[in-house]
Amino acid sequence: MNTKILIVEDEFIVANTLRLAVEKTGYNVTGIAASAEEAAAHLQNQKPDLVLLDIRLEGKGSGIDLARKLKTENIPFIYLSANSSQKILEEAKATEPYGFLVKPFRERDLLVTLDIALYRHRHSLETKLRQEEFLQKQLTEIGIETSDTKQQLLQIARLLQPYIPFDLILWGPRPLAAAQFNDMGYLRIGFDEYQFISEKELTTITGLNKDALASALKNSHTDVEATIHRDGTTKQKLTAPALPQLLFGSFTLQEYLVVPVAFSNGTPLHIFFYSRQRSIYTEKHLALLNRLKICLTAIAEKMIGQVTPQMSQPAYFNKEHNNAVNHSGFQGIIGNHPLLLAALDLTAQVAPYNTSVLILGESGTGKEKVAQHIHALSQRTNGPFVKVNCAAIPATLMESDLFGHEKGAFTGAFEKRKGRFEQADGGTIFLDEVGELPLDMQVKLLRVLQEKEILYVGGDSPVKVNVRIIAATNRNLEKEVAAGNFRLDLYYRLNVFPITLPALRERKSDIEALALFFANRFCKEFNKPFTGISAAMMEEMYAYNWPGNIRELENIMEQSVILNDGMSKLELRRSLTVAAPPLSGHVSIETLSDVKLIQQETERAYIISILKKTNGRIRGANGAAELLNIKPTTLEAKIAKLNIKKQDL
Ligand SMILES: Nc1ncnc2c1ncn2[C@@H]1O[C@H](COP(=O)(O)OP(=O)(O)OP(=O)(O)O)[C@@H](O)[C@H]1O
Repeated sequence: MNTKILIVEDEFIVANTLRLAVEKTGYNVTGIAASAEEAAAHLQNQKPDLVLLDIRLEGKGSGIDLARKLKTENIPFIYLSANSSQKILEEAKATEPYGFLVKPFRERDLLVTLDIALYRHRHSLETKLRQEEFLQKQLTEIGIETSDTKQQLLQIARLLQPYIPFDLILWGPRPLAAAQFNDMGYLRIGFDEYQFISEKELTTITGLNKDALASALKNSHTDVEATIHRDGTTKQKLTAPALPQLLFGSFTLQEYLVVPVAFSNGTPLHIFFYSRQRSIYTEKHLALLNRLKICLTAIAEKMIGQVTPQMSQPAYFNKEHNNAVNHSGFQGIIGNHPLLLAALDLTAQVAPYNTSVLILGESGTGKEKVAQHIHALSQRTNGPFVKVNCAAIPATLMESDLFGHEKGAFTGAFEKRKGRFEQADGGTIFLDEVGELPLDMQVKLLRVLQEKEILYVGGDSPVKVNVRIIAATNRNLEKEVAAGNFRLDLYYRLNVFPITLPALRERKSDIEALALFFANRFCKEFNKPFTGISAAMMEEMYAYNWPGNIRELENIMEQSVILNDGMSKLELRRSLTVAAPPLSGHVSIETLSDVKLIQQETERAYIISILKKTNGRIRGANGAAELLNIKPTTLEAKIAKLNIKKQDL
């Protein structure tokens, strides 16, 4: 192993003990620096693979100052410090270290932390590199399937979105010809939904006539290099480039990033990425666009060659328009709040790789749905998707359930059985509620992650498995690690690519779309006409805090549809803001199951009241099914599920 380690520590004895411990394991200590200046000089001569970094140092700079430099140079580092006050921890955290060990620590802890840090760094670099290669490959393939410029631009927009998030993307020649607006592009209106934008759409959206637009264009300036523009706050001020200002106002945008691409015939084309979020664009995006410049230029030249050699001719942008392009690659994920879209962008980014993904979020936020989404977008899509609810399997059965067992391995093991990992071979395993795994199973899972093989209960030869792991939890795993309930090494292996799903209360703008989606679905399922949702119900739903997130919303919509007469708009059957009193008098509302229980009790009481009216008659004219406007078979199923007996009537 020729991994180079730099030790930055001002106490010589500590530094030397560290050197011995690290070298014993086979790492190569290339230097010991007592101050930030000494360390900086060392970095100029030799780039280490990792730095062990004390916080308090000799001389002017602290370890945290040096860490900022290491971060920009992409060198991983681990803090070793006797000071773990909240303030220091906060400052240290902001520099994104690969570990923090509080002195005094055990030699073993140091070596484990080092091993994990190097693994994570290597892994994230490799992933980044592979992602970029893949992006370039996909970009160069544009034009193979379609020669339609609009479609090609849409493909480019989709490919770039996960890497350079935007709400509006425009392509156009610069400098602007005052009388013509030749830009065209797409406005993002959903996860995979884009609306085509050209002069016609822009004048409709902004309400400007062509002349007003032309004078706005006249004021616009041209960038000569990739640049980030913010609305007057930092870096380059917007020196009245009228077109961006117009767009900022019309689409509530906050900043934009522009990259000029020059063609071999000298025609300059600019690509603009506009965002509604502030401070979203960074040097990282500029660097990526600069690396992609050659590839983007080649594609743009190819596209122009297909349509018209004259870039300035409006015909380039004026092929037939069909406005809203809705190409939903994955059905069923509803919502377009920026927090949801940001999470979905990450799924699209990580899907093609075998990288483990950790999905974080409260209960009912859609973690399983997102796991299925990643599987569907991956190359494993034709393989199995196996879900394991780690909280639901009894501890005694867990090992055989996950890894399989040999015949006779334990009482009742009458024959050899494959476990879930082997069932998922060639596909994805979704470990839901991974925070609930007992510690002994965590060790075994770690082994699968490291060795990519499983051992049957009662078996002695390991079996290779090719499985992608997606884990999810609604627990704070860092806290679980601190409390000793979750292994640090497993946490790091699972946490290679975390995706956090927002709670429903953080994306209230999605409530209406979700409510309509579920209402339509249940109306179809129960064969009832859908006549809309009452304004009062929508209002209450917007005001509510949604502890149970989307699952709770789904339940509420189901209940409203069942209890609806099929003629009036859907109404809430209980107050959401004030929790309904428990009907049976023994339920206090603390958890999602309590909410569900109350919903069931309301539904049960309502159905009983209708059945009482019909003297228990379900079918026929004026029977309970007709009054509830659901199929008799559905009502019968409900009666059985809600345990409604004759004596209740
Ligand atoms: N964006 C969405 N659009 C439509 N339906 C959704 C969306 N997100 C979640 N759902 C639905 O909401 C319900 C809860 O989602 P899911 O089971 O994926 O949540 P979860 O976070 O895995 O919950 P838990 O942690 O309790 O297991 C499911 O019926 C799912 O289909």
